Amino acid sequence: MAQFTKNPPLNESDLPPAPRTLLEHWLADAVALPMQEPTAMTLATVGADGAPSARIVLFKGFHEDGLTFYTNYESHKGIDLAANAKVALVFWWDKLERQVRIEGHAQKLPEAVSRNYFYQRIRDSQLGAITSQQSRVVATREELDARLDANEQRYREAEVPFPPFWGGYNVTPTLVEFWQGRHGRLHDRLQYRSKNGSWIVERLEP
Ligand SMILES: Cc1cc2nc3c(=O)[nH]c(=O)nc-3n(C[C@H](O)[C@H](O)[C@H](O)COP(=O)(O)O)c2cc1C
Ligand SMILES: Cc1ncc(COP(=O)(O)O)c(CN)c1O
Repeated sequence: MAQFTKNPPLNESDLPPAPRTLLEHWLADAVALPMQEPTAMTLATVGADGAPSARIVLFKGFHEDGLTFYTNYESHKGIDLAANAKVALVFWWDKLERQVRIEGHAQKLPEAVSRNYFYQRIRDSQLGAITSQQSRVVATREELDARLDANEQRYREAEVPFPPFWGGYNVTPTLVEFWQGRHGRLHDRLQYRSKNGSWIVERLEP
């Protein structure tokens, strides 16, 4: 396995007072590279039974210092979040040798914000959102395609209706760890931990 060598050391003195500023810099660095999905993040949720599950979602910007993503509220993750708002997020940018780990809690975005985002998506993705009962078992692909055809016909001349079961979540972080690869696996790890409304920075052993 290759050693991580790309970055200069990550020092406490380089850190802004709040993690959002550094995360914005790191996201901008990732977006500037030719990567397929630089805003992809793994989202881990915990179900009512205590079982964790994880999947990738796309980061869609900040809302009041929280990280937003959009999904189906009746999906596996949506059902988990209704029972337990605690989540973890992970970004990994291979070409930057950087990882960001976040812990916090997810809240639904205001409906007006979700509606606004819904109508920024391409029409086919709007139709996809109203067609998919995300995470449910479907007997065949044909059944799903038939439902899409029916929706295409139905709304041929009309705006796709905003689905009440679809929208965004905002993840308010309580912990944000910035990780940069270093030689010999002695990586830099600096975490911001929220305490009484301010951020404490701590270095973790690699
Ligand atoms: C690169 C990538 C980006 C994705 N972005 C999203 C997203 O933003 N929202 C979403 O609901 N699913 C997204 N998915 C699909 C999810 O990973 C997942 O399959 C889906 O949300 C169902 O998850 P669940 O059954 O755990 O609720 C994405 C998948 C990939 C590979
Ligand atoms: C099912 C699903 N929902 C939502 C998204 C979010 O991205 P976008 O709004 O850009 O489609 C994705 C991205 N792949 C997705 O797969």
